[in-house]
Amino acid sequence: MNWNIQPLKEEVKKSLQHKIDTKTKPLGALGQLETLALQIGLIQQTTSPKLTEPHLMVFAADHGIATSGVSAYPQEVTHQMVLNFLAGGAAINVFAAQHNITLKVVDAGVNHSFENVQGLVNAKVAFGTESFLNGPAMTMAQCKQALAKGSDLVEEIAKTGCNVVGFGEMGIGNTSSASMLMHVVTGIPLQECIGAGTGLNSQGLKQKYEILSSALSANGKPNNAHSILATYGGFEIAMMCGAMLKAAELKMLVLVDGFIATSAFLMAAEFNASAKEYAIFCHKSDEKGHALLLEFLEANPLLDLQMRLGEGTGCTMAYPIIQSAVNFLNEMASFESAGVSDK
Ligand SMILES: Cc1cc2ncn([C@H]3O[C@H](COP(=O)(O)O)[C@@H](O)[C@H]3O)c2cc1C
Ligand SMILES: O=C(O)c1cccnc1
Repeated sequence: MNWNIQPLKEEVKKSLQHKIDTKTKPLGALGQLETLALQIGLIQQTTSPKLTEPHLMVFAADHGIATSGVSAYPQEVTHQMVLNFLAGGAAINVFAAQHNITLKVVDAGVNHSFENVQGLVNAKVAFGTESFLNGPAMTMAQCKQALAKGSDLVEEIAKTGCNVVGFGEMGIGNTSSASMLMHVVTGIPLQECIGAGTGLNSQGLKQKYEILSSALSANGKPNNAHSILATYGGFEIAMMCGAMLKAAELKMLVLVDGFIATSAFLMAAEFNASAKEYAIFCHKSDEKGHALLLEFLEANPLLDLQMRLGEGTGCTMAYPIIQSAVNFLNEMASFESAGVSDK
């Protein structure tokens, strides 16, 4: 698949910067809100951007590696949490509802038959990936299917008038996939890429490192993005990656959540580096590895609330900040309109 992502045009940059600089505040005093306002204006090619029909997509899938003792929780939690999302009881439900963000829950490859459960988007590639302990997690065909499906789902959401979309995930074992993707792409030592996930103790963390090291010895480091994603990824990560690429292609704001969503974004940036210009990194997760991954991407996350949940919760916490960036640009007086003396 090819993603036709336009690098941001600089045409409105001067007038946007002028509009930001002539608001009634000391030059630069709104800090990161100013950077955001500029980015959003450039994405939408206007000095009066708008956020419309915000969505949050939660991609859920299971991982073969989850049965090898890399998570503090058992695999069935993935499908149980999917049912919890649909019943409105998870953290992401509370926060998405609080900020009027439409939630879409996608079965990308959960190891469970949901039998026409209402409200679930069925995009199942398979009943979980294979374990990547001795061979790739998925076939190349499955990887491409997941990427394409993610892309299609975003295209559908765009038809509702949505121009801002957050990405979250659910999948027991997926911090392991994310760590492997991070290590293989960035070259940062594996140890630095692995964290406690759902809450492993030091013994569990040591075991996770040993298991992931042996997977690395077995499979090595594939040399292109498709093979890396197929070898160590998950269906939710691959589908999210395709969705992020399509969202950037459609000039939507791409809200990136925590460690796992950032690993999906890392792969998206490998496929097309221009995706980065459409991304807003919502928070720094407490999962070890996320800080270094953000640094690798030269990303400046909006929040650090010591959260380590995933589901897209970081996106929902950052959303009001993104709204504030748009609102100051549209609603604040300028020195001239307010009759305030400029320096
Ligand atoms: C009840 C529960 C709800 C969650 N919501 C997100 N995650 C998070 O934890 C998982 C990753 O951690 P690991 O790699 O250690 O399994 C993912 O499902 C992620 O979204 C949850 C985990 C649990 C247990
Ligand atoms: O940052 C995340 O996305 C994360 C961290 C730990 C567990 N689940 C998700």
